[in-house]
Amino acid sequence: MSDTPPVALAIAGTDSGGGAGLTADVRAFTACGVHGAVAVAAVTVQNSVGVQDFHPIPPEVVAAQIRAVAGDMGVDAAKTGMLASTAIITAVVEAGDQVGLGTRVPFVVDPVAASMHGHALLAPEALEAVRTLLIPRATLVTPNLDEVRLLVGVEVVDDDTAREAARALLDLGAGAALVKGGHLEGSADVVDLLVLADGTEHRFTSPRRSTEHTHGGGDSLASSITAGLARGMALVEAVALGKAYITRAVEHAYPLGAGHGPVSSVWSVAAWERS
Ligand SMILES: Nc1ncnc2c1ncn2[C@@H]1O[C@H](COP(=O)(O)OP(=O)(O)O)[C@@H](O)[C@H]1O
Ligand SMILES: Cc1ncc(COP(=O)(O)O)c(N)n1
Repeated sequence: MSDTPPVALAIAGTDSGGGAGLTADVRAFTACGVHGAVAVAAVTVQNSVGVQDFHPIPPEVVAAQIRAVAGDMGVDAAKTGMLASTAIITAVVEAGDQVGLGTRVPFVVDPVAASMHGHALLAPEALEAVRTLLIPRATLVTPNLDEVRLLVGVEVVDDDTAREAARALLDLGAGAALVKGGHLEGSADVVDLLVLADGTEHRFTSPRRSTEHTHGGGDSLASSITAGLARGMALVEAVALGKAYITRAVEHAYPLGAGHGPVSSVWSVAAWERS
């Protein structure tokens, strides 16, 4: 018998191709040393080429999964990904409030709006629920540049505009904002800018890899940060763990299918921690 690891909960959609969504979340949780629990919010019909269809889970079933996990094993940190609709976001927030997500339990909100192929994973009218219900409860919000544009209307092109976007997200009530620079093509380095509520900034930089295989990258980053928080790390330390995880996961990404292959979790964070 081994010691029981901390528990991290992912509230998100499935990806039948195994690249993004809950499959990426649970792989990141495992690689980062926590037990992964899941509340399925939607089932997508998806492969490396795109999202062909999706089916939202009834909101009360999403909420029941959150309560079932929290009421039995407890949750040390949680993250959201694809939530599909206003009704599901409302149910997640209600159940989340009951079990302390964002108050007692660190809560990472990855405001997934579309897949990397450009297929919608969130109803456009649900953006308002992301702004007014989810983000104010978030310990950390982790948008990519498209999501930044949709949520706060800022076109990020450099550090100054990334800072402006982060501040707008803090104004919506987030505890901290990580503006991810993966989509800023043409830059030699990929910079993710973390801004805390007190205005403190941290830049997380890695060399930009020339690869099309970054499917599941955002999910993997948010989940590895969540794992760090579940392990009791401070936010900046957890984001550093997440950046280390995603940097290696992009390095080891592999082609799969005719489209975009997934970032890889087939390397060990434990080895990195020892090095
Ligand atoms: N080409 C790349 N090389 C190295 N890291 C990358 C690359 N593309 C994305 N990343 C990293 O992957 C994470 C996800 O970034 P991003 O692509 O911006 O978000 P999303 O996957 O949500 O669209 C970030 O930490 C980013 O720095
Ligand atoms: C179920 C689900 N959740 C999230 C994403 C976003 O990931 P990506 O931007 O890599 O397509 C996705 N494609 N599918």
